[in-house]
Amino acid sequence: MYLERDEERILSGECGVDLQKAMEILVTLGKIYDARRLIPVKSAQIAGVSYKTIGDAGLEWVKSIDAEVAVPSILNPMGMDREEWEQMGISRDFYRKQMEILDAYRRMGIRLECTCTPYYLPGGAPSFGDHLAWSESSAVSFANSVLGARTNRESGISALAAALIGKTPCYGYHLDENRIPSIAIRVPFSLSGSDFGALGYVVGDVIGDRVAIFELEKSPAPSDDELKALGAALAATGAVALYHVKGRTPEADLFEIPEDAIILEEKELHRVYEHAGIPDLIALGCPHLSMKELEIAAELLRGKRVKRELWLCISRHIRDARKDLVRIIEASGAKVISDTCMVVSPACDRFDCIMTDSGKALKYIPSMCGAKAVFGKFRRCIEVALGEADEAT
Ligand SMILES: C[C@@](O)(CCOP(=O)(O)O)CC(=O)O
Ligand code: SF4
Repeated sequence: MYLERDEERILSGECGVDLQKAMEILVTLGKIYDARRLIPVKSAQIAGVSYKTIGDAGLEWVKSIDAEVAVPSILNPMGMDREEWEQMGISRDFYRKQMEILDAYRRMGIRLECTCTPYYLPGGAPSFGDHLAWSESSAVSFANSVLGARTNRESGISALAAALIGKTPCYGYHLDENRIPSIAIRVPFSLSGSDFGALGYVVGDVIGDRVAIFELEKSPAPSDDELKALGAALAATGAVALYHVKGRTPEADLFEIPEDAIILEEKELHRVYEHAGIPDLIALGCPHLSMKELEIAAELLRGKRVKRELWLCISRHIRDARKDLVRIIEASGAKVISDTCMVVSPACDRFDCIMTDSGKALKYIPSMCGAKAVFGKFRRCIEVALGEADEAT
């Protein structure tokens, strides 16, 4: 792989051991994937923040780094809400360790916004064609597919290396040839809301890491929130980092429809809703809720009281920007939770059955929280929490 003079200097250790290590990681990845050079990135989004997922080894590693990031960088959700951690049932020991991790990232100059929806932050949405090093798989999928930016599915470590150097090896989804769809997914029935999460759940499992183009023959153009749900689930049951939706996503119309095609049957989606049970937690916001989704939740909860535990996961930025909605929601007894989520927080481990409208959370909850997962539409999840629908079938 070709390196410029200043890149060689970093690799030789002239700029310190931490940047050298970061450069070694990027060069090694570049060699594995046949990258010809490094390219500058506009931003980095770094996963591997929750003490629940990185443990003491991860904590020691991030604490040992004495270098500053070269590009705007933010974090993925950590293991707790930094203000409401006690109400979440987080232990003091976990809190201390989690804050040490956060502090280590702060010393590197990383913005301490912990969210998987960085594109909702002011200035956080990349532009078409921007090169990025993002790691949370739903954020990767949204950036590539809906915004037309370019990022591989980075690990927490490679995203941090890219943040420190300000560059990433140019391979994979940074290159035009790898953005061409190789399979068409025809959906000859109408979809709305969490059907998109169910669609991603079913299709991700079948297509693995291929680039798909969806032909939604009977649905109106999906909203950004619906595409967010689709991409998150595709990346969870599969390893999808980029998809296109004919007539809707920015690169879709550049390509011919591939011959290899799957025609989906409605009953395959219905099966996802058959994940049923009686939940002791209803958790929405995987990926973190948008402002619009928060508004809908507030309308459904206004003046009512929840009968079951209901959590709404959202970035701290949106929480702070819409205190009016947060007040309405909290008056119902529901909790608005920031900096974390139902998957990466140990606070979810005490529940036996978690209901969600997210295809991604449906996939992750059993393995990450040791709970049964139940799937339902956003509105139905809230009705179940309110006791207006007795059981989640
Ligand atoms: C499950 C996930 O959304 C969050 C957990 O990742 P981490 O703990 O931030 O490494 C990561 C992913 O799917 O990319
Ligand atoms: S809310 Fe979902 S998408 Fe976001 S970090 Fe948690 S698991 Fe990942």
